[in-house]
Amino acid sequence: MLKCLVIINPSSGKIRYKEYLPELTKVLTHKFNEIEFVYTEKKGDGIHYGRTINADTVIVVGGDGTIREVVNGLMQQKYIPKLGIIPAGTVNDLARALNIPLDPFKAIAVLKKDTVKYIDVGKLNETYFISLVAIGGIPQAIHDVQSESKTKWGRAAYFFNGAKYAMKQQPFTYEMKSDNHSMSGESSLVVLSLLNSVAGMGRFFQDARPDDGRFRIMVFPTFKFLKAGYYVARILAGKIQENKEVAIYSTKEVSLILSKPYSLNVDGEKEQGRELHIQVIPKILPVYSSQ
Ligand SMILES: Nc1ncnc2c1ncn2[C@@H]1O[C@H](COP(=O)(O)OP(=O)(O)OP(=O)(O)O)[C@@H](O)[C@H]1O
Repeated sequence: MLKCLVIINPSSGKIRYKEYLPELTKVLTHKFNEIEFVYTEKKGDGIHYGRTINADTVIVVGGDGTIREVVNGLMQQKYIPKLGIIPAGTVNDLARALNIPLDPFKAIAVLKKDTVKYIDVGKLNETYFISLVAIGGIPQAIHDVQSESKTKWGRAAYFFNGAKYAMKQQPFTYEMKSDNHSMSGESSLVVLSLLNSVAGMGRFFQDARPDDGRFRIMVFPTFKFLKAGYYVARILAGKIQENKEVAIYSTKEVSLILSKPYSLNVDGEKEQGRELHIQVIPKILPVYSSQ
């Protein structure tokens, strides 16, 4: 008997789940004998549902933060159920990287096809992530732009928010060792990503694939004032890879030690850390995908 659990985060960014729940139920009824719907009420509920799930498939209606919680639970299971994604967050980097449409009705249609891809999961110390670890908050700041400002100012709104944040931020000192590289110095921003899409910018790491067994690292030099604006503009134009002073490489495992605890962005959630050990667990998570 095939069972499916649907986990809905009713607080996720663009949630309009009531509009498309009937369509989701209809599609799932064709595939599963039993469907259960649960709603997260607070931080950590996704981990609990992922850890205790007893079903063949789990569908997450939410953003990257909710998916990350559910995956942290699923990774504690012996047998990992298939994951379906109905993107309802503000960023949705995993959905973008898997070419899952951001329109919920189109994302529901992806589930009909039964195309499942095994993708990589990242491990940061003792927890898992599905997309991104950034040290320094520019990717978050760019994405935190209010929707009214976006409508009024277009891309300039992203530019000003990113640059404003970058100007205020203090640089940090790091020591980094990976399987193929060692580096140390001062930086204002380090971005590690499993995916091509970072903070909703699909062209950030153009060659990254969700199942290539590696993550990309981008290490910026220190920057302040006008230089901060310059880097944000290059990121938004999708041209940052051409900058020689920005180091970019790919690896399977890296250790990073910061001189003091610093603000991190892990799959869109704010955290803090000083000693970071990050590795890729290749092709471990079965996900409904459109290719
Ligand atoms: N009912 C709830 N109320 C408030 N927060 C919740 C609730 N349920 C879950 N959460 C928390 O909300 C966090 C963010 O959710 P999610 O990532 O889905 O939305 P988002 O931040 O809008 O999207 P994205 O990560 O794509 O930007 C999750 O990490 C989870 O801990």
